[in-house]
Amino acid sequence: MVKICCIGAGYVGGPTMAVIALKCPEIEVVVVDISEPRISGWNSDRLPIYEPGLDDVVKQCRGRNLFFSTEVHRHVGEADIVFVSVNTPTKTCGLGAGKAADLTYWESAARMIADVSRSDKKKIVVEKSTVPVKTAEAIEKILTHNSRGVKYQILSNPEFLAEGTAVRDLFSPDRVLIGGRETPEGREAVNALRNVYAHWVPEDRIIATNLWSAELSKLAANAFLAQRISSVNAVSALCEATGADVTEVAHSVGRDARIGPRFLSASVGFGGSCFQKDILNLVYICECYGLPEVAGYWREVIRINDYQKSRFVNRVVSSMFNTVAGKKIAVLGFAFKKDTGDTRETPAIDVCRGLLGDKAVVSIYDPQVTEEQVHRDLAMKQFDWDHPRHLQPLISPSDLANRVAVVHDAYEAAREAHAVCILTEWDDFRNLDYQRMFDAMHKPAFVFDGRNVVDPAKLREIGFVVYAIGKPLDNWLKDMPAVA
Ligand SMILES: NC(=O)c1ccc[n+]([C@@H]2O[C@H](COP(=O)([O-])OP(=O)(O)OC[C@H]3O[C@@H](n4cnc5c(N)ncnc54)[C@H](O)[C@@H]3O)[C@@H](O)[C@H]2O)c1
Ligand SMILES: O=c1ccn([C@@H]2O[C@H](COP(=O)(O)OP(=O)(O)O[C@H]3O[C@H](CO)[C@@H](O)[C@H](O)[C@H]3O)[C@@H](O)[C@H]2O)c(=O)[nH]1
Repeated sequence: MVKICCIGAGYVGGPTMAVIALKCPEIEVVVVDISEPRISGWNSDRLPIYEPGLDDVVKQCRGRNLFFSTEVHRHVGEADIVFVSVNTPTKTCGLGAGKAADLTYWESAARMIADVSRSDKKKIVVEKSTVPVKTAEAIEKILTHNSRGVKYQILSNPEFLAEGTAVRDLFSPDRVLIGGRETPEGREAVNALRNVYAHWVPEDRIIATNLWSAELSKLAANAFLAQRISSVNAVSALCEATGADVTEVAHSVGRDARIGPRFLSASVGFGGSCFQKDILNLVYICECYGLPEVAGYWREVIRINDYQKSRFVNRVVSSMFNTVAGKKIAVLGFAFKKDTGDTRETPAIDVCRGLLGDKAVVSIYDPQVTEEQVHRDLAMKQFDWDHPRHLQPLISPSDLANRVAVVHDAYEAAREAHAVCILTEWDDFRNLDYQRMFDAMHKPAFVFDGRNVVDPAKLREIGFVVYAIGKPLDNWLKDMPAVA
């Protein structure tokens, strides 16, 4: 029986391995992690991550050919194929701080693989984490310099799933990318991994490339996706200035088959653990290779994203007579997108910090994010690479307790509030009883829709002053221009 072990039971390792186990019943799959709570979560009825459809997949194969364990060494030692799916965050200090990928977790995982693999069999090590180009070479060096007779092949097999649709993406991926060495042993390893995916992915969707193309394709794909969002967000600012409607513009642009309709929704800004981190990583790599113009091109994608968040905060403050001091603001949605509880790099953190910096009192409701998580996020120090200063106020724990409430429904958040800010596009927010909210709010009552989920005309009929990203402005807002 082929044995697969995945190091890292996170948003990628957990769902990816669960789907492999489901589709390949004859393969034993063990997901290991150093985090005891994470592993007990995976072994319980309440999985550590919220992902539609995942419970069902895990229930079908857990205990059959899918296992979650903290016995990292044993399972890595026994495996034929080891996936490495550990975090690769942005470095916060030292060389490349604020840009380069921090490969500490990666390197320790690689060294551990070398330490615990002792037989003379072949072992395939698969990069699942998103890593800088040429990381495979570094890993290869660590493994071969410490090998105890084991013959290693390194593959790059980046993951393209998006959170909230992970199971669907894994069941039916646009492509599976496998990079390997262009040697007979390398090709053999590529084929071994191809055979795993071929259980359910059509052959023509499995792409084999050299190692560096696979590593770079992942960073490039995320940069292209984020660039589309920054493009439409840049257009949204122009729409507000001219009276055009960004939804109409995006629809017309996206109907061109060469452009396509997806990833053209204007928003308060993109978030998530990947886009910013991976673009920064790309920027750093370009700088290291002496390509400052290319680095500058991609850096602008992040600058526009920061501008969009800062523009949103300024709209809120300027519309409300240039001060939100002491005013209660209801924040609907804290996760970085709908259908996930993940808050990593969510634009809600920057927006809430901006509002708190202007002395607002915020009341937050998100169906999947806990109070503990919100408090941790708002208190956390972020690396301040080029973030506008006013979005980086330091929030003391007492300030947090006094001025941030996390509540259990949208109506509670809006009660006696001056404004509602919609920061995540949860479906439920489309169908709230906005009349009920209006009746319970101070007047004038404002809605700032950072995700274009509400119908501004309907809300204006109720009596709200409405701002929606990239939509024609109310006269009220025209009279109170916001400078980003
Ligand atoms: N989140 C996504 O949607 C997504 C999608 C595609 C690619 N990626 C990439 O995949 C990688 C993992 O992302 P994630 O979101 O799953 O991260 P995560 O933080 O959810 O999970 C990583 C896990 O690795 C564990 N870990 C770290 N070092 C370890 C070690 N030495 N031994 C055992 N376990 C260890 C951590 O405890 C953690 O549970 C990153 O490189 C990310 O960029 C993420
Ligand atoms: O038209 C759009 C589409 C997305 N977003 C925002 O962009 C962010 C990222 O969304 P999405 O890409 O759907 O989620 P992720 O889980 O971050 O997935 C991205 O990052 C993953 C990690 O690398 C990749 O695997 C995926 O292919 C890639 O889509 C979120 O804040 C979204 O709200 C917009 O503002 N407008």
